[in-house]
Amino acid sequence: MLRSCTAGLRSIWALRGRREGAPRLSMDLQPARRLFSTEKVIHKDWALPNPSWSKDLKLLFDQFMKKCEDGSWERLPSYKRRSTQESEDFKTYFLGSALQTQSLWKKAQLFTRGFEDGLGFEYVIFKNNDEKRTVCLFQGGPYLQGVPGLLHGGAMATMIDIALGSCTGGAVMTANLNINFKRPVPLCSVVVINSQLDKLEGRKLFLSCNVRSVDEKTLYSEATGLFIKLDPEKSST
Ligand SMILES: CCCCCCCCCCCC(=O)SCCNC(=O)CCNC(=O)[C@H](O)C(C)(C)COP(=O)(O)OP(=O)(O)OC[C@H]1O[C@@H](n2cnc3c(N)ncnc32)[C@H](O)[C@@H]1OP(=O)(O)O
Repeated sequence: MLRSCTAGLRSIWALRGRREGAPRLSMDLQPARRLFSTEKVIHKDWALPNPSWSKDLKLLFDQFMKKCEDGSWERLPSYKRRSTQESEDFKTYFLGSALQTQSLWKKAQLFTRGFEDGLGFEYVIFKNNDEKRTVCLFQGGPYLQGVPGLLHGGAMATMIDIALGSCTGGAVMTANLNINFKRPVPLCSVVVINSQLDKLEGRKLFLSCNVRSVDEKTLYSEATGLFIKLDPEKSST
């Protein structure tokens, strides 16, 4: 697993080296090329294997892809930005927020997808709609370190929030997140987050999850969350 992280670092260094050594483009060509590469990155689905994925992560990914074949499970794609419709849903609620400024809106992206391959959050989520549950496969890279050699608790909390959120649908916000950290997670290891929708009460969605090692022997964390469906009649800002 550590080898995958090191390989990720090596490829980033290689890219940096290439960038520094590459001939400069003429002034006219630079903006066009920048726009093209940005568009490609924005529309890229990040919930797919890349060379930084460890053997464990690839193996689990393949197992879940097999489960998708009969339609009972689906792999959720993951983009740096939400779709236009999703963004509109949230915009309605957050009237007057700083994001209404066009330039900021264009720059905004999901922070878990802001790292180079292998350095930050590598994850994929599979959803079983009938059972109202999801499984998130997560490998936390070297930039997510807290205590030396271990994954930062905040990084774990972020993934738990996203995993629980993946059991919901539409425009929702996290109102409460409760986490019991039971064992530290080794950096660059793979964990499995099993989440489920426990109860729906009006606009309130009650969810829970556990975080385990790939062999299921270690229980790293347990968490519950309360998500609230946004009321379009209300504006929070
Ligand atoms: C790859 C795909 C996946 C992708 C999935 C991606 C998921 C990304 C997840 C990221 C999520 C975030 O980071 S969200 C960012 C962090 N969260 C926030 O910033 C939320 C800030 N809080 C708020 O904006 C607000 O408080 C809301 C929206 C949560 C609720 O406000 P509201 O709409 O006015 O609702 P309100 O009337 O207050 O409450 C409705 C009901 O909920 C209850 N309620 C509200 N808050 C709480 C609370 N903390 N604890 C208990 N109960 C609460 C109320 O008592 C009430 O119950 P009753 O009287 O009806 O019984």
